[in-house]
Amino acid sequence: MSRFLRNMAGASSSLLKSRIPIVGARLAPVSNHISSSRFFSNSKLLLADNELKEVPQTYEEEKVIIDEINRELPEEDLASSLRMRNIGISAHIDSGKTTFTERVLYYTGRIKAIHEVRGRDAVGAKMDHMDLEREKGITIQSAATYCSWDKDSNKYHFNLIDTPGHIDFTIEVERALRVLDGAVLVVCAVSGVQSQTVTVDRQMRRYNVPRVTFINKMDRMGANPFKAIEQINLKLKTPAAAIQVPIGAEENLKGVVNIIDRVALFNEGDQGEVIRKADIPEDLKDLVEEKRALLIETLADVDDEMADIFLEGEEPTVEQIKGAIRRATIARKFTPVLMGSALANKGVQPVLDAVVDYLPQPNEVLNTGLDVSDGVEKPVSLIPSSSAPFVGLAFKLEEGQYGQLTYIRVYQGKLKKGSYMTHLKSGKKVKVARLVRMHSNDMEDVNEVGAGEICATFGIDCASGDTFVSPSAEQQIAMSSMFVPEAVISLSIAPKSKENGAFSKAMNRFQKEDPTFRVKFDPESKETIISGMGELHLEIYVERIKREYGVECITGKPQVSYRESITSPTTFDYTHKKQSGGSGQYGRVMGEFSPIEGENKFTEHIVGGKIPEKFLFACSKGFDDSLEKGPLIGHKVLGVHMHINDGQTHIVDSSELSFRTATHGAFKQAFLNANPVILEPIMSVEVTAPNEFQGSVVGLLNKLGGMILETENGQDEFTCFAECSLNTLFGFSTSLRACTQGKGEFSLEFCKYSQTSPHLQKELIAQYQKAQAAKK
Ligand SMILES: Nc1nc2c(ncn2[C@@H]2O[C@H](COP(=O)(O)OP(=O)(O)OP(=O)(O)O)[C@@H](O)[C@H]2O)c(=O)[nH]1
Repeated sequence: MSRFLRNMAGASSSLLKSRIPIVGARLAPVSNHISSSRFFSNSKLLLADNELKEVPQTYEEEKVIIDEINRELPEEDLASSLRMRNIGISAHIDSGKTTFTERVLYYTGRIKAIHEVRGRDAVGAKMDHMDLEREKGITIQSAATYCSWDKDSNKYHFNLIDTPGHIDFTIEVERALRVLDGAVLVVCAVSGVQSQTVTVDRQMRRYNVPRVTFINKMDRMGANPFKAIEQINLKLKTPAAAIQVPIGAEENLKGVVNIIDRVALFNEGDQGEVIRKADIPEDLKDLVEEKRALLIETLADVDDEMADIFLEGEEPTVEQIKGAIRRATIARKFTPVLMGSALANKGVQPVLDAVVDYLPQPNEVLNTGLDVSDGVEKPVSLIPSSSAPFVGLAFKLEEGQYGQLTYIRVYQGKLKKGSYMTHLKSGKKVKVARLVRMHSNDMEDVNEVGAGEICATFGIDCASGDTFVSPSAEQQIAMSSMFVPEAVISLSIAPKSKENGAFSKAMNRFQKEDPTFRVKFDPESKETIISGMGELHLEIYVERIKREYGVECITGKPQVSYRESITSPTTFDYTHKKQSGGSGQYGRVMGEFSPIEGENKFTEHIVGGKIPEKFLFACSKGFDDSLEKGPLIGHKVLGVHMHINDGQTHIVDSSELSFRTATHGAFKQAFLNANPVILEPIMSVEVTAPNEFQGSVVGLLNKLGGMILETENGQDEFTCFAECSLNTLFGFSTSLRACTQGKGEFSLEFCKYSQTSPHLQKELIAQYQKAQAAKK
């Protein structure tokens, strides 16, 4: 075990408080990004020149650091960054992301023909390469694709991630957002901002992802882009303004007018691949001027330079408008809105231009990692330079025909074919035998990839979210916290009927993908137990086993993972003695036992060698054993400090085992004397529903004994933030659906452990004792 991991091993779960979003009233996704923002914000940030800075709270503070980093970047890094964009495409289900992406691949020359989602040609869209995706016409796994786009005689390289829209698969969205620098938010022109648009938007905010918006399906009856923009302003609370107006409507949609430079763009040719530039059609001139004025006004609100021009009453130039859009978009204060129809091949190419013009290059985004070189996690800024030591994040694993394919985002340095990298978690050195750029499920071999790029490798054993670093790097930088929160819920699971290994294959894969999902075999009950961060989190895996591996499962009742703790200090003096017949055992330990906040700790201070060093090590093992199964109900222990300060050995009978057992006995004795309590997981609950259901939602949360912390009222919807015991949340999705006519959504996240009621404690102890007695 590496030194770092050894140090981490004793870390407690409450220290590990993390944001594990379990979004939605349908099935639960879960992020494996233990630290779910782009920044690790627990302390100061170490810059490359060893300067310590406060972790930025605003974009302005971020920008100061970004500028400092860029001032030091070599020319060649600046030049390659200039031509690179890592972008995702996110939206509510069925908004047309896949259809849109298919056009992007076609126009960038990546594919030779367009195949429709659920198309008659039975080929399916390129990005939906899993059979299930093609069959159902939905995207369930993201795939990364590399493509190039020519603009103003320059070639730009995009790494494009097609992210799923279904809430069931939000883990993919979360993962994609962590590695992306910007995104295209696709919104339906008829439905406008929908519930999942709001969810996706929230995720993008969390990961500080700037976005341009594309209003799709402008060919449909009832399409109204300006209403959708109003909703973006109101519901997503992001200032948004159109930078285009449509030419024609419904089946007569012909293209768009770019209102910044006042040019009409007509999509012509069989697949809309020819763009004919023309003057603005007469009947659109007034609308263009009206929307252009609105754009400038909106920009003046979010950009100082534009505000000055606006207040002076001057007419901004095209460059000034574009400059303001770029600054405000990257600062996440604004989203420019484009429009068209992916299916009708209208207005897609201008979105690619907008990606180049308004979404950030890799060096315009601040990314931080954690320096774990000395076992303590310290946030550091990453340098998007190919000459810096390599740091990469494995953000996605895929089972391919050539084995496990691992997608890596290179944050620092470069990755070369044939070179070695160190898997930070295990300390193992691995060879990069093959390096590819992915094109959906096809691939292109490359010799090296530089900072800011996304690539994939084969045959590397790792889990999703793992970091790789250069073997020669002095600084060990982790891209995600090594702390993995403890599971709060578990259930037994077994295949319904005989199957040929798919079940364990699925279990192995899910564990690798998601460190908060755990599988163990209980030898006592002979059952497989899965555990995770909530009822819905586990439900999704049960569903995925069925969908992706064709194995139907039977599951037991979900069990909450309690913790056992103490509330007052005590002392102990315990002797373990077995001296009748054969070789004897003798060990005596004395010391103090006290409560400690959020962790478990073992210390010793022995004077005069009363307990030799090797036996003290056995004592610490005995302590670790005791933590696994508390004396009250057999659940894990949390919040105990055991200090051994005295003891006794026997010249012949003392052994490591005797001291391990003595410590275990002392632990049990002291624990029961220290006013023990049972702790239960408390979840942060966020419920969003239309305003008319506010009364019933608040009523429901009160009934569950939840503590309502805050309620935010929007135009149509309200959001309620509460803390609830996980115990009361079983079946919450059903109750919420019932009291909001299915219109409520919620997210759950582990918050803390807190004492159960004395009544429940009594009940749990009685149940445990009864079960123990039955076993005898
Ligand atoms: N009329 C019209 N239909 C569209 C347009 N774009 C996509 N569609 C249709 O909308 C449906 C959903 O499109 P997809 O591209 O699968 O949407 P998605 O957002 O990728 O869907 P998920 O991956 O399942 O979330 C398909 O039937 C498309 O043909 C458009 O511009 N106009």
